[in-house]
Amino acid sequence: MHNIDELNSIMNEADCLISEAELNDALDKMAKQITNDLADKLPLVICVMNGGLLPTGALMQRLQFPLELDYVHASRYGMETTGSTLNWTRYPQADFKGRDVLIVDDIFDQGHTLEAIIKWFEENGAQNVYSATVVNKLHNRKVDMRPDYNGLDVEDRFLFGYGMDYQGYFRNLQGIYAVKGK
Ligand SMILES: O=P(O)(O)OC[C@H]1O[C@H](OP(=O)(O)OP(=O)(O)O)[C@H](O)[C@@H]1O
Ligand SMILES: Nc1nc2[nH]cnc2c(=O)[nH]1
Repeated sequence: MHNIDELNSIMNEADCLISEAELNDALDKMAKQITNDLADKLPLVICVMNGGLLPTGALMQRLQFPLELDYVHASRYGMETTGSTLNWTRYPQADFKGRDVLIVDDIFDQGHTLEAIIKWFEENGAQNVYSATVVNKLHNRKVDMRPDYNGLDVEDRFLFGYGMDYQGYFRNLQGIYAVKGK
């Protein structure tokens, strides 16, 4: 159980790196690019829980063409995990074989999570796998691939808000924040 005063002080002292207005602009631009590429493809959109929940909702409401929605839950076991070792707690239920799939997540950090999820869909029969993230963290500890669509670059700090959590909290915030000093 967390202490509400501690959580509130984390939020009050945090630096807001990306405002709601900046997020909305970036999402508008991503949605235009995705519409150009996928509007006639009947894609399956995959939300990567939990962090992908807000970004997927925000993107979906900007995509005015026929699409289907499903979700997966796959996380890295721990920070020492390398490569594509993911702990899957929910596989997709929709039929994605031979289809165009768009994976949506909140952040492209080192990229192991997204890379492994894309590989899984490709190996299991998706025709084309696209990926979209709201933010890309700037550092050089990344896998080789990059998301097809990314909203904004952000500095290399511990972030929360807009899908990302601080100790399980604050995924709901309409901006992206960095913990003070981290
Ligand atoms: O690019 P990477 O270095 O692989 O990190 C990015 C992943 O980390 C977070 O998920 P996490 O596994 O913490 O689970 P969550 O979505 O439930 O927060 C985030 O939502 C991405 O999926
Ligand atoms: N909450 C949170 N989750 C992450 N997953 C990968 N990078 C981050 C980050 O900066 N914040």
